[in-house]
Amino acid sequence: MSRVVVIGAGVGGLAAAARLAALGHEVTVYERSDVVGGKLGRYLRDTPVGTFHFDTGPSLLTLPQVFTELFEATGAKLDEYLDLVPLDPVVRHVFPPTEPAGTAVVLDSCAEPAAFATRIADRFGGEAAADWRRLWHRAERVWNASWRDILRSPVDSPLALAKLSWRLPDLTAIAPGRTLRGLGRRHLREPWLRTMLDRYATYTGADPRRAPAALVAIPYAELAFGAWYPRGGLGTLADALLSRCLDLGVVVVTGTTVTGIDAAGGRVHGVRLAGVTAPVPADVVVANADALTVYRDLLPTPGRLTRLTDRSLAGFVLLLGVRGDSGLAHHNVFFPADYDAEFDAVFGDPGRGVPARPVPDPTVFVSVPDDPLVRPAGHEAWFVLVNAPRQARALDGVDWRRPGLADAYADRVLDVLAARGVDVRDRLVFREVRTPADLAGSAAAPGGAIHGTAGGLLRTPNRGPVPGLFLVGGSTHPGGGLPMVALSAQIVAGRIGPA
Ligand SMILES: Cc1cc2nc3c(=O)[nH]c(=O)nc-3n(C[C@H](O)[C@H](O)[C@H](O)COP(=O)(O)OP(=O)(O)OC[C@H]3O[C@@H](n4cnc5c(N)ncnc54)[C@H](O)[C@@H]3O)c2cc1C
Repeated sequence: MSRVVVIGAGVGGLAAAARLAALGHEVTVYERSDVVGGKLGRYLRDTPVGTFHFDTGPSLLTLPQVFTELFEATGAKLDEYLDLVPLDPVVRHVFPPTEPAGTAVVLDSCAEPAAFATRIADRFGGEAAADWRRLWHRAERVWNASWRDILRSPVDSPLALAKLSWRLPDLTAIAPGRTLRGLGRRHLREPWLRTMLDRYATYTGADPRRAPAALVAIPYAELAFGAWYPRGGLGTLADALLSRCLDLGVVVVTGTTVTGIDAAGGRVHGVRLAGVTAPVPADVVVANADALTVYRDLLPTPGRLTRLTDRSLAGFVLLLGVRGDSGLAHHNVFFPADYDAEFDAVFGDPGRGVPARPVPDPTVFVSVPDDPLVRPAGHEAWFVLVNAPRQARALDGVDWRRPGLADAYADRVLDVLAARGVDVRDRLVFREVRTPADLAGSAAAPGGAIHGTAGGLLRTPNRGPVPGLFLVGGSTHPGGGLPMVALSAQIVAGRIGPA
């Protein structure tokens, strides 16, 4: 039996801890916050009309089979812990009218490929649907190759990536060197379908003009396997993982920060904790902290940092208690007329001296769970998210702590929503604002970046730079988002093996 220390109780840390305990290891998790879950956070607000419950991070659960397998690998059944409800529509896309006096164009995606193609045909015509079907077949090939060779396997170096058993048709579909934007331009004639495809780059925190075409696997995964909502909110997944860990004998210590990893003599010996003199011995350390934190602060290994500079975008969040019934879908995306302006603002162009800035006319994502467990009768609990620059004082970010900025931008987002036909300003019971600076504090996410590094094919390896050290979580291979993070835990547990 090895003594394993896990640094951080995000989804990746808890999933790795549960798997390793099931493999017979003695596992202790140290979490700096007082609660587990990391970015999968929750917020409760008591009001005279009742209690509102919010997820402050994820609102869309995809690839539930990854979690089914995770629970099975630890000797349990997922449905004993989570009550998953499939969603239709998966996402309601609302595009602005093409003429000033026109009406918005609405397209509901769903997890039935034929039905979705019919919806596209009804909205944009038969040619657009045929284009989508062709892209879909290509996306399926990319997904199959990624699932077979990348998402569940260690990919530690460019050489490992090059050695994958990709066949020529896989490579043709993956189109190395092409961007997601380029793929959309090539396959889709309908401008709004291109915009819809572009948005999937943001699932990895990236700009579609720079993100690899292989990300076309993301809409495939979302629409082939569906989007799911756990009754009671996404936060119940953190509860489920914690219960599983505790049932398996994992010791979970909250409110305790790891300040360093002991790696004298070229292998891991343990960790150091804030306020504790004696180091904690360990044979294996699994770091769920952001890879940047691990390499820069916990080891530190400055030579490795250059690969970690391509940072993911961040999010500006409003949690709204709303009176009445808005008639919105569970997930709604209200697009602006100029999507590129959003990425120009979020990332800026620091090399040319152009700073990142809050997006003046952002895409607005609104999640309104139709779930009596999360809202008082006659009310709704809205989660509103817009893409935002990271917290930074340099040109590549915004200092969200600047007095008045967060409130002024929250007003702006509500005005934008009103201009797009959803005016909620006179129905608010309250509003709570969460900036990238807040996420940086609550989940120790550098700059409040949602996924650590932005999504290329080669991310930070799960194997650390010293023997005995492994990395899990959204900033590592295979990437960000709940199922990918759970897969990183599967890869790490596979590498460590049974006790
Ligand atoms: C606004 C927002 C919306 C999102 N939407 C979705 C979505 O719809 N669907 C989806 O699948 N994903 C979504 N995501 C992404 C998803 O939340 C993340 O990919 C996932 O939760 C990250 O898990 P992780 O394992 O990387 O750990 P994290 O959540 O990053 O947790 C890391 C943990 O480590 C702890 N820690 C860090 N340093 C130390 C230390 N030195 N000592 C002790 N503990 C430490 C932190 O406190 C934290 O709890 C969203 C994220 C955000 C923020």
